[in-house]
Amino acid sequence: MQSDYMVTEEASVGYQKRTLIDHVNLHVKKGEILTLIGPNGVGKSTILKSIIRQLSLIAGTVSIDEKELSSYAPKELAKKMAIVMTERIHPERYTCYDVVATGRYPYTGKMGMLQKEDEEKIEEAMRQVQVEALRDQDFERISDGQRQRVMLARAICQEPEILVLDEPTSYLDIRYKTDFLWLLRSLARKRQMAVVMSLHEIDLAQKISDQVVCVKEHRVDRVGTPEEVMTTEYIQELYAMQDGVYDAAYGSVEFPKPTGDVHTFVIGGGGYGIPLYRELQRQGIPCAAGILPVHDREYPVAKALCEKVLEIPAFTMPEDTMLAQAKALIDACETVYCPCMEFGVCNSYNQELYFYAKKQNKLKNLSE
Ligand SMILES: Nc1ncnc2c1ncn2[C@@H]1O[C@H](COP(=O)(O)OP(=O)(O)OP(=O)(O)O)[C@@H](O)[C@H]1O
Repeated sequence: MQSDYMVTEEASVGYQKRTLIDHVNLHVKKGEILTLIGPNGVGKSTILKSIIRQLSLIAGTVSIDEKELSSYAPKELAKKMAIVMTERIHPERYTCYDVVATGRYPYTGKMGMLQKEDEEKIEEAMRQVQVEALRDQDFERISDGQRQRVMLARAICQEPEILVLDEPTSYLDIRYKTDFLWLLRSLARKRQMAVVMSLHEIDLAQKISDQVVCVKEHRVDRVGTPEEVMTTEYIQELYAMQDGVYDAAYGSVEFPKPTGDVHTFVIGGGGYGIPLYRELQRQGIPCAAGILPVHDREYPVAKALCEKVLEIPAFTMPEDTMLAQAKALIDACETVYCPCMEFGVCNSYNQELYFYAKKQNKLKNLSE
């Protein structure tokens, strides 16, 4: 079995000798992505700063490749570890190419001369992060997102065995966020690079990480695979979410459901109801939905946004009592929507509800 590449053992981290988080025990193998998540201000950056030696450990150790971090010479460590932190660097009159080229510092001689091989690696890194077009631009005069990508190119051409990044996607648009994280995933897989980072985008953390470390109230609360730790209940508790609902299956967030007396019924199913639930929610209209089998793809959204959901077990048909309950709700409602107009054997019960509502002249389109 592959041994751990980076290990923190009983590390205590903090500022001015005051411990912020102790008992930090992390283990990362080559080729793995470990992601720190947790609310603002709990200490994710502090842990990362301690791993990269920017902060001294108050207690415990950090080792890389079975050697304690403190025993590495700077250039030796730079061949092992590259960092992309949130602090701005302000190189005077550096082009983006110059900034990326500083990533080759551990490999150049005393004069810092770049060889052909260095230049090729710089070009390749810029190409991978799609910043070739910025090559001659002043690093001080590019956007925050562009700067983040240039800093990643710099880290990549350093050819590290471990990459440490603090909120590397915070300024990136959705395309660059996904490109960037997917690039990290392929660097981990193809180059067997270990990646340790913090992310605020928990939906992406869930999909990209091998291990997730949950930092809560100044302690490491849970460590495990995303499937082990990122349950709906736990994420809501970790972030003390009050005005939103996290869905672990999709990694999505819904805003609070409207509450109050229900006068609107949605005959749902097949995902067709999702835009309708969201529109009703934006308008502040509480609604009931049904009849939904729990495996229907719109079920989690309906549960998050509807005041009441008439549900049945997966792959079953409703019993007569459930149908009667749905009809009673339709009787009590003023408006019924039926966004799914595809009926078959499996949702014939909803077709029955559709005709029931139609007979009462309650069916409407949202635009009405
Ligand atoms: N230089 C410093 N000296 C003293 N305390 C600091 C220093 N930098 C940060 N802190 C404090 O340490 C705590 C943890 O900060 P840290 O930046 O590690 O949190 P974080 O989890 O990364 O937060 P965020 O998600 O908002 O980036 C905070 O209470 C912060 O105020």
